[in-house]
Amino acid sequence: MSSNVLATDSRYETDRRGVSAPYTAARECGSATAVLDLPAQRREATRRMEVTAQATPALNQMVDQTEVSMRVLVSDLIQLTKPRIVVMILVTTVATAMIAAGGPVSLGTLALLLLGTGMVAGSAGGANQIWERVIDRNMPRTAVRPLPSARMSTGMATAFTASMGTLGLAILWMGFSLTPAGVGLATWLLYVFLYTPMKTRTSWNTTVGAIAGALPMLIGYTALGGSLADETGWLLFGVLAAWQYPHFMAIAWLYRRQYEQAGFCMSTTVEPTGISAAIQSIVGSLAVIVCGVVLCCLSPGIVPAIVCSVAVLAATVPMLKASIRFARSRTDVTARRLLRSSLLVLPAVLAVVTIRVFW
Ligand code: HEM
Ligand SMILES: CC(C)=CCC/C(C)=C/CC/C(C)=C/COP(=O)(O)OP(=O)(O)O
Repeated sequence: MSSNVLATDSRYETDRRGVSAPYTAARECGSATAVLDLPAQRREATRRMEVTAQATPALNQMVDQTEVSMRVLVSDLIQLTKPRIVVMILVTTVATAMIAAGGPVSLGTLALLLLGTGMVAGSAGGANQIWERVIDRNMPRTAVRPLPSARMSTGMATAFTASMGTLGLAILWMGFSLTPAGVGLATWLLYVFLYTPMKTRTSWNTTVGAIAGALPMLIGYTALGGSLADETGWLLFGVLAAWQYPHFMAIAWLYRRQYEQAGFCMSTTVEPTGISAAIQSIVGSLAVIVCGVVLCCLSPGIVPAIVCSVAVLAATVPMLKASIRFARSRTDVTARRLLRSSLLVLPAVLAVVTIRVFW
């Protein structure tokens, strides 16, 4: 009997992985082993084992449900930040920081910069989702988000977004200077209070979105010693502002019906043939090449400038070609190819212009 109790107890301990109620029961049973030959105590021990055995499935279920809810909450909080956009913003931040520093940046400095920028960018994504929590129910693409699907309360999203944004700005200010924090705040305000309400009013929203999307280039740049008066910083801004046209026109085509049904005003809803979207993609791709080549030519040395310019061309031509193909035949297939190529082109061009600084 005694050995049975011990065997049962150790199974509970292992199974529950330290969860309090069954673990306490196990310890209680375990501590009673020295006097188990007394009949009353034996009956009591048996009764406790039966109660514990009956309670275990229910407790297991409760613990499992708590674990699942925690996992859903964490995943929802991540989703609220628009993580894929944040990751790409952080890729651009690494490049702009190294360009401003003129060489490698210490891991500690880079980590702090990425933390601050990522938190402000994530907070902007969260504020945009709070604003659009009702209209987002109208699009299958966004209806599954935590707020429109009512998995998260607006209060919780607001508290998370506000604290993350404030902390991110404080990191940029205290860890670096007022300029990157000011650019971060300006980007946040532009994205949330101008771009977001413009989405249902005019297709010019994309231009405002492109400015908001490109401004983070100046966060990394000014944090590591660059000035807002430098042409390099504004050319980097130009690369990202221009890149967003092919990037977003592909998306605007792919989701044109959803945008229209939900009441959003995009290039492809006001001009449904897609010709305007395609022209904007081609012009945007050409502008990426121009900004990239000028960046290559700013640093001294003719040979590195030529090699770098050719590399920028090689990196960007696939997106230009994809834009031209989309212009010739405006289908979901060509739009998807354009979107995919845009996601590869941005890191590639930034890698080239960053390497040029080290050369
Ligand atoms: C006018 C500005 C922009 C607009 C309107 C825009 C819009 C969007 C939309 C609607 C999506 C979701 C597509 C989907 O659900 O399949 C998306 C995806 C994405 N965007 Fe943008 N975006 C813009 C700028 C940016 C910027 C500045 C970055 C980062 C530097 C960025 C990076 C990304 C990434 C990495 C994805 C994920 C693509 C994927 O899931 O395959 N976007 N964008
Ligand atoms: C540091 C800092 C503040 C960075 C923020 C940069 C930023 C918010 C870039 C996003 C650019 C953008 C316009 C995305 C599309 O949003 P959308 O609302 O059109 O996308 P949705 O339809 O998926 O909601």
